[in-house]
Amino acid sequence: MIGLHTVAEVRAAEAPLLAALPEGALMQRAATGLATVCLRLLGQAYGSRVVLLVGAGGNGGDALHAGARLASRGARVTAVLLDPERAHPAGLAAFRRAGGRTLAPEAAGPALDRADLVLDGIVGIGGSGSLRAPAAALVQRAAAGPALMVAVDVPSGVDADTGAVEGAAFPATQTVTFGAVKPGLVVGAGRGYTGELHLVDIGLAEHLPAASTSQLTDADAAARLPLPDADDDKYSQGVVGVVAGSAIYPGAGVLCTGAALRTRPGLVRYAGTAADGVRSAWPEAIVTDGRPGDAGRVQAWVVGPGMGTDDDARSVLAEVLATDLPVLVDADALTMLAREPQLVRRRAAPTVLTPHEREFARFGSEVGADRLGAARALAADLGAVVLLKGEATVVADPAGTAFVNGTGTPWLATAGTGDVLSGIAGALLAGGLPAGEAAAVAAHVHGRAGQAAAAAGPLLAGDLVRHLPEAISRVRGQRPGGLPDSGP
Ligand SMILES: NC(=O)C1=CN([C@@H]2O[C@H](COP(=O)(O)OP(=O)(O)OC[C@H]3O[C@@H](n4cnc5c(N)ncnc54)[C@H](OP(=O)(O)O)[C@@H]3O)[C@@H](O)[C@H]2O)[C@@H](O)CC1
Ligand SMILES: [K+]
Repeated sequence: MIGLHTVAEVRAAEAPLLAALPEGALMQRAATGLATVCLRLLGQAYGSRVVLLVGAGGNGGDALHAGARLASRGARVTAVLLDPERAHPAGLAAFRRAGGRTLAPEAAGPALDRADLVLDGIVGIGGSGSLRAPAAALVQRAAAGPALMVAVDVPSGVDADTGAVEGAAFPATQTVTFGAVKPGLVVGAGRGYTGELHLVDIGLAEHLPAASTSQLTDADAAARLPLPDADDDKYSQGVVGVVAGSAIYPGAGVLCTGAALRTRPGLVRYAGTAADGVRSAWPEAIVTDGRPGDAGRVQAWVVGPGMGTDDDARSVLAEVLATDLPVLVDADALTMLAREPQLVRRRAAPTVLTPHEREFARFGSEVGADRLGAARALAADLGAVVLLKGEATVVADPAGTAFVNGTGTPWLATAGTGDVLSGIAGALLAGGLPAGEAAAVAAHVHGRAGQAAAAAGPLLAGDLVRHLPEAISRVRGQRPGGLPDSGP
């Protein structure tokens, strides 16, 4: 699990270290790690052209100390001082001693045009609001040139806690962050500015609290995708019930049922008016064209994709939510639930809601730039797990625990992919995973399936279902089609 830590948590963890270590020692650790990454990226330091964008705080200090190291290895390093009077004194002294030269912002254009690497030390975790002039103009000029764009700690202009970007921000090809990954590097707009992320250990780990926001790795997801063992039968893996699609539009029912089957092929029951289409696509499913109560026993329900929003659909939704089982609510069922949120508030069993931004807004407030904050607020309000879809899907539970998904591809933004996600998550809920984890693992596997399917070009939602076994094998660290070790 990759813990994501807020600025306040990082500051609190730094405090005892700053008190215990000699002055500047923590910054030296950061700058050493930063210079090491830059040297690796440059390949050869000697003769390479490096430009530092240096703000007035500790972030600029990191850049100056790292620049001094690069200069002492033979790089031609120029520091653009945005606020010369307030540039980090020890950093600037070290930089000058190493032979670095400085430039005023107005004179920096040609150097930026020729640079091999631009280091962004404008602002780090002390930043707020949009980038000020002349920082914004320098960032724009650097981005137009050929240089590798390396952000120090956080791309300047990105809110480290939320990922919000107001106006200009440094579009990094690499971000070298210190002590802990900040949420804003992997969520919201900030994710798009971070590039490849490098975490430098500066000794904070033992002082950081348990993270309330995390990102799953493949190993974390695999640990929550148990393999059936010899004692399992078709019921013991958990039976999922699906209510999705309609007689005229059976597609959502077909996709959702298929995704559930391919995630945990124990048993999937389908109830609804797309019965004929589902039956012919998936003979493995147990299908009824009746109501959920006619479907037989299940351990969790998925309700919503393509089911419509008429009175019949509303009464089916109410029936499912009146059970004491985990329920995943998606698509049309979200539209109906937003009109009657008390249907979820009064539930004792877990509920997972999977809105995209427009569906989210129907519950009363826009998502805005702070996607994690928005998901947490709705989860707490409704007492349900909220999986907010988008690039970097986030999951929040009512107690405030959250996940930011790290897998996926922009190709997933196509019709029907949400139906597949619902089927995966429903199958994991039926298997007994806690609701927040079921949602987070589903998003992780769904993203991996998207990546596998997109390798062959533009993907359709049905391709995701076909690629699910391969994606799950990859998450488990097995070669697609390979067999697990059978032992001696
Ligand atoms: N503590 C340590 O020992 C360690 C710290 N470390 C490093 O220090 C960083 C934190 O340093 P920090 O606290 O000095 O804040 P920092 O991010 O440099 O920003 C403050 C400056 O930015 C300015 N500014 C603000 N917003 C702005 C905007 N929108 N646009 C433009 N400017 C803006 C603000 O200006 P002011 O508001 O004061 O006028 C002020 O001058 C951290 O991210 C890490 O890199 C590591 O070395 C590990 C050890
Ligand atoms: K920065």
